[in-house]
Amino acid sequence: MSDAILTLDNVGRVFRQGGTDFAVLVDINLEVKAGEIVALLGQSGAGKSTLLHTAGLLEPPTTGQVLINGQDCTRTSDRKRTETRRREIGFVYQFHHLLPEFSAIENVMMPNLIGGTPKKKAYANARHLLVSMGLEHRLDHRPAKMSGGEQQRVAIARALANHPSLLLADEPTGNLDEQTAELVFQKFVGLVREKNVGALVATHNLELAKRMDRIVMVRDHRLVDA
Ligand SMILES: Nc1ncnc2c1ncn2[C@@H]1O[C@H](COP(=O)(O)OP(=O)(O)OP(=O)(O)O)[C@@H](O)[C@H]1O
Repeated sequence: MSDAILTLDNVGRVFRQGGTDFAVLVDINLEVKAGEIVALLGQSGAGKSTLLHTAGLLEPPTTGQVLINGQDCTRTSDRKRTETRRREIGFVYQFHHLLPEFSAIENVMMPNLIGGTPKKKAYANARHLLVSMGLEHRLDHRPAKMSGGEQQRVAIARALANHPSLLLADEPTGNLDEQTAELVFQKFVGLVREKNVGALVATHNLELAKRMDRIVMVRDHRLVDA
């Protein structure tokens, strides 16, 4: 059996617009293993976000299968899919989507508290993640009082709060200047390695992509090695 965290098996995604079907993704095959960071490249509109949403069980594939830890998630109930997503998958977006009225540590504790983790344990977990992201001096700051890079580091910590096995990131440094992007990227890689999660990272930044373990690219609707 494969030891992949994420398996995309002949995944296809068709959108219907104005009564016409058009295929965005065709026969996509991909495996991401624990501890592996895979860069996902492709021109704007190529289908990177669609691929991440499909891998993250936010949208069903039109054809093919999405497996998380070897379990087919395409033919299960919505409830089971949501549960798998909540337990196994962390998401990081270009814009952080932090809750503005809560502090950094409260934002990171939130997924644990929602999942029923006792407050003390959630606090310790969130604190560890934020310290790993170099934010020990920002625990009690609200997002508005933090820089863009700090906010994004909080968002990465939050994505890992539930101990997911898979991290899906859509342009995690796309909104940051070069120097800040570098710092955030380094912290991101450090924490992903520490937690041994598999990561799939959509990016337009070829230099960052080259520093990941492997690069795949959406080209003409298909996934090719780069
Ligand atoms: N819900 C939808 N309904 C119809 N078409 C969609 C939908 N979502 C995405 N598309 C189309 O699918 C194609 C791929 O979009 P997607 O956002 O996945 O590309 P992307 O590679 O992430 O682009 P970017 O780098 O600009 O973010 C685009 O042509 C887009 O218009």
